[in-house]
Amino acid sequence: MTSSDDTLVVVSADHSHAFSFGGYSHRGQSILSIANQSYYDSTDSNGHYYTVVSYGNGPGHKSVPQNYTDEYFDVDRVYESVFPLDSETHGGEDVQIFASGPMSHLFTGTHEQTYIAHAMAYAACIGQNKAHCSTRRDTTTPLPTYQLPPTQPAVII
Ligand SMILES: Nc1ncnc2c1ncn2[C@@H]1O[C@H](COP(=O)(O)OP(=O)(O)O)[C@@H](O)[C@H]1O
Ligand SMILES: [Zn+2]
Repeated sequence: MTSSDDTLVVVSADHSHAFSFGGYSHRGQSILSIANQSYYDSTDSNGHYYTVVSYGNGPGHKSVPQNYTDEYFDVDRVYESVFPLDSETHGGEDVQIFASGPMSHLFTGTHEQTYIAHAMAYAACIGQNKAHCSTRRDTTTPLPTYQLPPTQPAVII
């Protein structure tokens, strides 16, 4: 749909959620299932099995400790949360950002969120710092071959 020669595509998120998936489940195990099934140390400190997925808050809170022994792979399952809320809140983790196309090299590493808008403006030649915009890259003409300067004879004084 677009060409990476002339179109910068930036993909990111506005926030995370109070979601986690943990435990030491074996390779290939569904994250919708019970954690640590292949380990002897597979239960929590109550001796109960627990799910890979859990939430910090939200509708899945249980006031009584649960022992999750089922094989329940339904994606609509409401997973357990620490704090009871009608709906789960946003989270505070860093979110990822992916970019391709011109100036996509600006979107690497870890940045404060407002950096993204400035970097996109810079890449799109909007706002300040537009000096780089006047040197348009002609993609049809091959880049010139760099010529080494002729060797100068040594001058001995
Ligand atoms: N305890 C829970 N178990 C399973 N899914 C949950 C639980 N708490 C929240 N979710 C799901 O997490 C998702 C949060 O996404 P959403 O509310 O669309 O986020 P936002 O609109 O803020 O980006 C919803 O699909 C919601 O059903
Ligand atoms: Zn959101």
